[in-house]
Amino acid sequence: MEGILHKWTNYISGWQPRWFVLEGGTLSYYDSQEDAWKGCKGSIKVSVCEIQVHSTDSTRVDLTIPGEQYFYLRAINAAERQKWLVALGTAKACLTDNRTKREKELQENTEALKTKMSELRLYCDLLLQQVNKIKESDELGNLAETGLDTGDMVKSTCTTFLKTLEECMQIATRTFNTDIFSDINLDDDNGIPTQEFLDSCYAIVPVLDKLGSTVFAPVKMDFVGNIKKIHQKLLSDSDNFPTLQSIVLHEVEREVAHVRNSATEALLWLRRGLKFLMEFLSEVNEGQTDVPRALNNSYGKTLRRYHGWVVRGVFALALRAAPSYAGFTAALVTKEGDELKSSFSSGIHRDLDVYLPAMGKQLAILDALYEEYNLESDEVV
Ligand SMILES: CCCCCCCCCCCCC/C=C/[C@@H](O)[C@H](CO[C@@H]1O[C@H](CO)[C@@H](O)[C@H](O)[C@H]1O)NC(=O)CCCCCCCCCCCCCCCCC
Repeated sequence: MEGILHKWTNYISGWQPRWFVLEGGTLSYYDSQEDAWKGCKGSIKVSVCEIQVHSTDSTRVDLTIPGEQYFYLRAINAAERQKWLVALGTAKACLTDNRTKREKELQENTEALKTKMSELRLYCDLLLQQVNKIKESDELGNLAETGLDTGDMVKSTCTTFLKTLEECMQIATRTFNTDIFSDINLDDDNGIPTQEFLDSCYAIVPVLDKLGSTVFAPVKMDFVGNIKKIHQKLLSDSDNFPTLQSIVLHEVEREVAHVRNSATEALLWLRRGLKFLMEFLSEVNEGQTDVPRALNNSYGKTLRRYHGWVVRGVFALALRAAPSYAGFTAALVTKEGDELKSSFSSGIHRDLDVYLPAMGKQLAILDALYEEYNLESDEVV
């Protein structure tokens, strides 16, 4: 779509007509249609911006990337604005893929699993038919005649069934067993890869889901909200934000690191949440089986100092809904009943022995970064 929109320039020139072109998910503007050949004066990627309509002005639409970029626009009339809104909304819906890499993989793998499972069902039905045929023949006493062929068929169906089952297991393992944090490869400068870090954080969420209580909903919302804020930043220019450090430094240079809802702020809170989790898991690894006690201790060492009485109240509620040790470990398994196996407990400690140091190293790198650029804050929420 293209056409004239009035763009807010500044307090001297006010609203100025400009020629706007929405193409390939980017809204670009030119001085005028005639001057388009001179090149665009500016552009904004629709997938990463917020689209807002004005509460009283029916011609106005604002596009903003918080703390970064804004286009305040007015259409010629309300009907024209409506057309732009539809076009912008469509561009955003088509191009915005807010899902993290992990979410995408989960969806793809779930689809693949469904297909494999229907194949399994088919082979299972086939096997049953073939086995029934053997049984019937046996009952009629003519097994010797049909036995060889039917036996070969059963063998071949069994082989295919087992092969498909094996494929199913591979997809399931790849989907649900992420070696969170420990498989993040730091670059030579200790750069923490943005996408891998976010994937590792995201892998924690299903555990919160499994714990089930609605009391954990605000915790999940906050945690996922911060992952998404950083992910949005990554999406806005993925080539330039390969590591968490590159994102923070970019915001420091632009003096937006302290701005509300910046990626730096989101990472600050994500880090605090992860420190809390690390303390908690360390207690568990040291043998603490009283989950509320471990949570309370970890909270006291990490998050409590940043929380006012309201959020402390939320924590107190979460504490009351805390699972037992058995409930907690059951939420960690990918296959129901695995927590009852004798090797389960040693497995948890073995995993935590790898997971906790890896997580600690990355948090220490981030601590140093925040210290160096004075990004810490004592603000109590
Ligand atoms: C096993 C049970 C786990 C229970 C965990 C209870 C933790 C309770 C924490 C207290 C409630 C927090 C609710 C939200 C508080 C927010 O107000 C606060 C501030 O938010 C920030 O505000 C900024 C503006 O001021 C904003 O811009 C920023 O984006 C926003 O974040 N947020 C926090 O204090 C952060 C709390 C993070 C808590 C994360 C806990 C993660 C725990 C996961 C447990 C999973 C279990 C084990 C998984 C094992 C995996 C190997």
